[in-house]
Amino acid sequence: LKKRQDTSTPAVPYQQVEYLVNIAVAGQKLNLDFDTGSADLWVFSDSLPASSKKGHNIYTPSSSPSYKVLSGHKWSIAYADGSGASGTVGTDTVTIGGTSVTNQAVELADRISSSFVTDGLDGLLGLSFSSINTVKPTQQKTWFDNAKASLSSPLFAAYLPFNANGAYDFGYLDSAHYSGTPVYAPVDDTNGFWEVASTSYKVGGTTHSLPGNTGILDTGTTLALMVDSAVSAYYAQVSGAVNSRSLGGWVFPCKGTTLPDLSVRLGPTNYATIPGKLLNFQPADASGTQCYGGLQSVGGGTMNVYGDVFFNAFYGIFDANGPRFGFAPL
Ligand SMILES: O=C(CCCl)NNC1=[NH+]CCN1
Repeated sequence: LKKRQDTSTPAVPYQQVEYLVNIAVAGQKLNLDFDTGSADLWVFSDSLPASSKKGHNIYTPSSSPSYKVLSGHKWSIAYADGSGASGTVGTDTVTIGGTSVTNQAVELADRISSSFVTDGLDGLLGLSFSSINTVKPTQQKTWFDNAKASLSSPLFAAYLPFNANGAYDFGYLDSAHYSGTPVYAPVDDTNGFWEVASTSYKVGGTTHSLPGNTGILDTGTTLALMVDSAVSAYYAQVSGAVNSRSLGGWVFPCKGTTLPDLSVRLGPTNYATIPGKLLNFQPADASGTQCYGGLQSVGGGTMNVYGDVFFNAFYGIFDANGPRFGFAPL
């Protein structure tokens, strides 16, 4: 984080597992999942069942002198992967890497879906546009929206290397986190996402057109999710690949498979090439015979979702000036 007074502080320490980031809500350290695909900052609350709270850091407003209830306010969020949470709202001071936002809306979950109980985080920190924040009756702003005026530059960047510690850089670009020169694509924030045009892709030396398609840059989604035509064209290049209903998506033989690279167009000009080796997500079954692809179907529509698999290959720059999205190889 670099603030206007240029008191440069280290990037926010970033644990690879589940892409957790240590932040403080009123001095209470929490591991939140930084999610550029949503706009709610929510934490586990004391009202959750004991079984749900087990193994998590629980934010306790009662021990925070700066906490204020936002009376009569509620929130409820449903993510594209079917998970969800809901609860009440307050405000408190939220510090990330050295920048504090006072009166930040902190949403207290009194209900969470099962996947949040098991994936080791204490909540989510939304980094998409505040226009899709779910708090009612008064919509609230994201931490970044509140903080950006006090940052050296109104931007943040995601550094998420595969199987290594990552980082979020707020207010500046860390040259140690990327190579070459970043290229930029204009962002259309109409839907509240960091959304760019994504009208073609390349696989196996062939360029395929995706008329009217877009892509969102979403650190809250693990895989790369594309429209069916693209996913089929990709796995047509992989011998033995099948779309398995029982295994929940496209799988291929773990042994002897060399996955092709996937180049996706971001904006009017540039392609981002995800190396094939980053597109093998994990073994799909206990025997380890079949492997589950890092590219899967988005299900329908024309909005592709470029998740963590993308960020394993590229430093992602989310610049409110524009707004625009920049990327450079790691
Ligand atoms: O919900 C989405 C997809 C938006 Cl199209 N991303 N963010 C997220 N957070 C938890 C699961 N997924």
